[in-house]
Amino acid sequence: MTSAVEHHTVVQINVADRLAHFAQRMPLSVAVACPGHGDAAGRNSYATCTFAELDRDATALARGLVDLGVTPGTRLVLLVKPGVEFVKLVFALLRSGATTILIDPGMGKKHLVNCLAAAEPAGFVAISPAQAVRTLLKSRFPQAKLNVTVGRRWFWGGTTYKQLLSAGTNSGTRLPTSRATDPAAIIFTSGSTGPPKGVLYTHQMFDTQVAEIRREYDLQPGGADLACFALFGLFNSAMGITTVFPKMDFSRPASADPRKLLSAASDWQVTQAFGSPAVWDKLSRYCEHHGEQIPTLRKIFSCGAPVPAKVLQRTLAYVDAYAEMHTPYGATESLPVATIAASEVLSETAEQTACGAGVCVGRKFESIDWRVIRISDEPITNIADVEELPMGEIGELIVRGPQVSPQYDGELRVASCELREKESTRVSKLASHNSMTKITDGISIWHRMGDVGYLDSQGRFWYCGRKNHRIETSEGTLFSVPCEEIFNTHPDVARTALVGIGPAGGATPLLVVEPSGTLLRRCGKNWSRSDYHRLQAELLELAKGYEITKHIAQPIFHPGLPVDVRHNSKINREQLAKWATRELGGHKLQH
Ligand SMILES: Nc1ncnc2c1ncn2[C@@H]1O[C@H](COP(=O)(O)OP(=O)(O)OP(=O)(O)O)[C@@H](O)[C@H]1O
Repeated sequence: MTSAVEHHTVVQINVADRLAHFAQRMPLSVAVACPGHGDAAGRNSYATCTFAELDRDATALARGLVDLGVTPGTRLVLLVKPGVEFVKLVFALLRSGATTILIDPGMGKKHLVNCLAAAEPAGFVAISPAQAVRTLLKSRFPQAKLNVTVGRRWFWGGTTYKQLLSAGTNSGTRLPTSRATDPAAIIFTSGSTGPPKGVLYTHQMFDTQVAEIRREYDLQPGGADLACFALFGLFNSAMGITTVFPKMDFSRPASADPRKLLSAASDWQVTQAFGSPAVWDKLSRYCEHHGEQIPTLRKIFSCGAPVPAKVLQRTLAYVDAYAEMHTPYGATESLPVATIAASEVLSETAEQTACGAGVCVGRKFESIDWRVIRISDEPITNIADVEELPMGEIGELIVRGPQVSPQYDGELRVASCELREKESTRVSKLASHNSMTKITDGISIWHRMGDVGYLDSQGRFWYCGRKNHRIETSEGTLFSVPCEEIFNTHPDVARTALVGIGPAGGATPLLVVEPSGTLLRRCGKNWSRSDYHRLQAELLELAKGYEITKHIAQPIFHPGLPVDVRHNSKINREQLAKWATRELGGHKLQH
């Protein structure tokens, strides 16, 4: 598959060039800050680096990598904790021409190893524990010969970060140039609807992401960002913004300690912050209970899943009075796609969301083209074969633009004879993801987001959930998000998930409810308490009030809905449907 740029021009792009620009303009400003152990007086200490140092070391490390044997397209896994070295290595890898494989280590060992093995890395740039695992599972990574250990090297070979830096500093090696369409990375999706998929990132995609985010939100050099997503270290450094990594487990953002987020925010007087809805929910609750504020925050971003209006409202109450909050919408395969400000949500769209209209994720970014097409579970090869739907009708969202990935990794390697049987099955699946999600128009690629929703008269997209989460009942199709949001308005409900029990076409929609913290604390897991009977009755009453929810069966309770590792916010409805089926046993559902 080819993208538009390939047909027209050969443009040289590398997002790392943006770092070089800021290293010249603001060499001594802090580019990255990462908390250390604290000093004797109990104050926080931070490992930091300036833009000049980041730029210099990234070039040195890139030279070191090229001298080791890295050539354009060499696949290297990066498994390093967010911090100064992480950001330097991200830029070094971009400059060396390598294709960086980025994955969430929190996804579980089985998925992690399978994904990495199928990506056929030529080496690992990784912390000691990851190198140890790689060595033990050597047979899964037969080509991994270029290994760099960040930290102490034990019984495995390769070089260390320190050695690489020092060798590269003394090297005069010329670095390669990269074209817009050259691969820059393979980034895995969060795997909220199945095994994570490796998304091919070109240099153009990264560069567009930075340019579009900067332009849309008017982000200015000199600010400081509390980065609760590791990859924002890359985006910020390419915008002249200080990245402050808080002390948290980036694989479990919902477990972040609000006090640590607050102290990092205050130490660096952060002006902006990116986090998932789970982070904002937890932090704003903490501020509410303890009377804390983040007065310096002017721009807040929540991404990865719908954000409840009450979380937007609560978060805005504890920051600068003129602060803006935005909820960018997109996916690993295409980011960013659309955006909306919390002010618009709270003053207008939230009310409709509460009545079953879906969640408004706003207007498209300038560089994106989008269409809503009739839902299909079949591959669509050519754009001529899509049926575009009129405004207001729910369909699949497809998008096109320079930030859209041309393909999943794996397609070109299906025939590779070295692949073990299991891996070749996985790679074939990835190839089928390509045919299921990519549409060509002869010049460029359209990506099927896998999301359903509709466009309104103002050109805004109303998100109605994942395509795979729709429920085909004998009375028609139900979409998850519009229904769930009706029940989420109930004060005793934390969140809900609509799952289908039974075969498509005759499925019974079942509502799984996570009760609010207050109710959970009051009753524990004793679902037979009268409080729960009352809540069940009230939710059924609520269901009867709306056309889309009137056939929903008796709600059942779950103490904590399963969520994804990256955002801790996307509800795993597939897992829940299995759980609900087991839970119900042979019992008949009451309407
Ligand atoms: N602002 C938002 N509001 C609502 N939903 C969002 C928003 N941003 C992202 N999403 C949801 O997240 C999806 C993208 O998630 P991501 O790329 O992290 O992995 P995933 O698609 O969940 O993983 P997998 O494809 O492996 O299941 C979008 O398609 C959409 O469903």
